[in-house]
Amino acid sequence: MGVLLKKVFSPQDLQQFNIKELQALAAEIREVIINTVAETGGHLAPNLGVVELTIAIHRVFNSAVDRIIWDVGHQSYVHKLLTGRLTQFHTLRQHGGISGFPKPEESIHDAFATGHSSTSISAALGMALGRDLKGQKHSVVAVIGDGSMTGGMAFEAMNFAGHSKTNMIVILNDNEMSIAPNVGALSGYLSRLRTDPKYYRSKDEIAELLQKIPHGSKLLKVVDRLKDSLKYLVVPGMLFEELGFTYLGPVDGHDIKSVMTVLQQAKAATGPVLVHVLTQKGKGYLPAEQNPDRFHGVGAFDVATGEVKKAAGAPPSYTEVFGKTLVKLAQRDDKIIGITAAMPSGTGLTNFAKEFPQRYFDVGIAEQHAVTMAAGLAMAGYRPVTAIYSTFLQRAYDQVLHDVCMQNLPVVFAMDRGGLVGDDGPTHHGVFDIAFLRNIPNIVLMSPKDENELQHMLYTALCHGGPVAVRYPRGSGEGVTLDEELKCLPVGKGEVLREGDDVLLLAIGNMVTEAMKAAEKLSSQGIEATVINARFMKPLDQDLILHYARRIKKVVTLEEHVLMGGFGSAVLELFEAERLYDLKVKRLGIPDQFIEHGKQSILRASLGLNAEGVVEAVMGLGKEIKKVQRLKAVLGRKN
Ligand SMILES: Cc1ncc(C[n+]2csc(CCOP(=O)(O)OP(=O)(O)O)c2C)c(N)n1
Ligand SMILES: CC(=O)[C@@H](O)[C@H](O)COP(=O)(O)O
Ligand SMILES: [Mg+2]
Repeated sequence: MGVLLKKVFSPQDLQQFNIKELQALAAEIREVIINTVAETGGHLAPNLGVVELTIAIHRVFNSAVDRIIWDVGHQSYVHKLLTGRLTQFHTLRQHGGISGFPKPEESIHDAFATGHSSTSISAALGMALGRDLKGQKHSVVAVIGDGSMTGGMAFEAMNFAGHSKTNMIVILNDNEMSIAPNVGALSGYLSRLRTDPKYYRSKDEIAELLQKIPHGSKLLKVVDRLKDSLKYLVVPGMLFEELGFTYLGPVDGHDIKSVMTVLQQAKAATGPVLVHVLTQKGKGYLPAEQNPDRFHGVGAFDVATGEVKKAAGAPPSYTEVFGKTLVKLAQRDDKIIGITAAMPSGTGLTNFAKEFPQRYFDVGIAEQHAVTMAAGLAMAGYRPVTAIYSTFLQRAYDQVLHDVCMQNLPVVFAMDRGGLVGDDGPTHHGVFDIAFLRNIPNIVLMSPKDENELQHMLYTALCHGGPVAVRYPRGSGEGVTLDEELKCLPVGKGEVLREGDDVLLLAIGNMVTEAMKAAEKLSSQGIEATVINARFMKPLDQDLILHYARRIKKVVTLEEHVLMGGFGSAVLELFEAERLYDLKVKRLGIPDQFIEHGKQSILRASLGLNAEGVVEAVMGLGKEIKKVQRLKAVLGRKN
């Protein structure tokens, strides 16, 4: 580890370095990040792009007092290294280790927990207004990427910031990339600011220019009276200026001295300021510079080659099967549309985009817009498939309810990352979707037991004439054979995978595999279980569930989802509606708490969401029954 970084225990320690040493420090930081993420996995390219920027920020601002909010927060590794977490950095994103995102509970320098995009300006504005109300004077800074700037919330906040005129600074980290290349008209505007010389001239330069020509000073007075048009013509950040921001930049985000200079200007300014910083995503590591998309979020990799270490012979991921199936279906049906909110590769739509560019839309980080645009496309007679991670669909709840379900429009929600996602942790676990969707009329909810059933469910969703959400987990499938022919499953029907009289295991999604493993373990102990793959969280297969529940009377429900309002709740509601009061029911799922980051297998084991946990639950149920039986016997003797 570099000699300079070792001297940085807090951001104040940066004051000891001159510019040359700061540039050398940047190189040391890059080395630590590359070597650490090569082991732990993480967001490599975003962090390599903000090394100099973060150093400059911590030189100009005092993050123990000033408030710095990192949008999404996936680019906060440099910040963490400079704020006392160098010695913990090797635990990045590991269970029990430091998070890959800012966490106030981790450090006073982490002003706000982030993970979902486009929240930083709102949070910063709130903190600035709070500061003003208290009569405090510290700086408040939001660091937001060009991708995150495409999120509607960012503009809602900018709009109000310009109105409130409070002192705050927005640092726009423009690397021309979201996860994939950035999209949208804003991206085009920012590119012009980056590249078009006429946009570079500032008002002072124009004044200087005019002084050199005859009657130039008179002309300047005239022009100055028309400053709005002057502004419109020459001030680069016109869009931001019109929103009430002072625009500063663009500045080379890898030149520490220049960034420090412009940040000092921003700090001294009054009212909202936007500093436009130009960076390169992945800077300093050639494979990441050449492929910032692939190195946006990466698993463990070989530093020498940039090759990501993949478990040999791993089955295809649910994501891959989704992507391949959608292409297959779209080849037969030209009404199928693929929509992503800035996550083509993560959702598996990359091949669809290549094959059907006319029927593919990446709307930027704009899930709300994506859903209602899909509603519009459905109304126009198309079959939109919106591929949005479960956790990010939370942002579009009202659009799902109000624009899609209330009109009963045939929109398919491909909810990848349904369940515990692992290293990204609580901001990204997709464990609330059954609860927040199940209560909406007209929607069908389903979750496949394996990747083969996923392809059938996608087909079933497109056969269905109304809103459908299909929920599937992050990572590899179960390694089953994929049927050649796709079939439409009967909506609201589950399937019995094995029969046994001692206990009923009602499982949904990837928990079906665990239920089957548990049934084998139980059988070896003389306990025979019926296992039902419920397939649908809504509508439930009521007849099937009631038939077995009435006969067996001991029921365990299994879901990788919060218990509150999830699949198990739906089953309990069914039993209540049918007045089945004599059943013994145990629901397995996620308790009412946010689950930390860590490998999926570790998290599932800690929550009893595996075969061992199911066996334990059944045994516990058994004990419960024996206790009741003993109690009845005692009571029986007394009466
Ligand atoms: C609401 C929401 N949707 C999607 C994502 C997934 N996501 C994380 S980072 C990112 C791209 C961010 O691009 P940018 O803000 O430019 O940051 P960069 O990685 O380029 O530094 C996306 C789409 C998210 N975190 N939150
Ligand atoms: C920071 C962010 O929100 C995304 O990069 C997210 O980490 C992607 O998750 P996957 O790695 O599951 O695609
Ligand atoms: Mg970007």
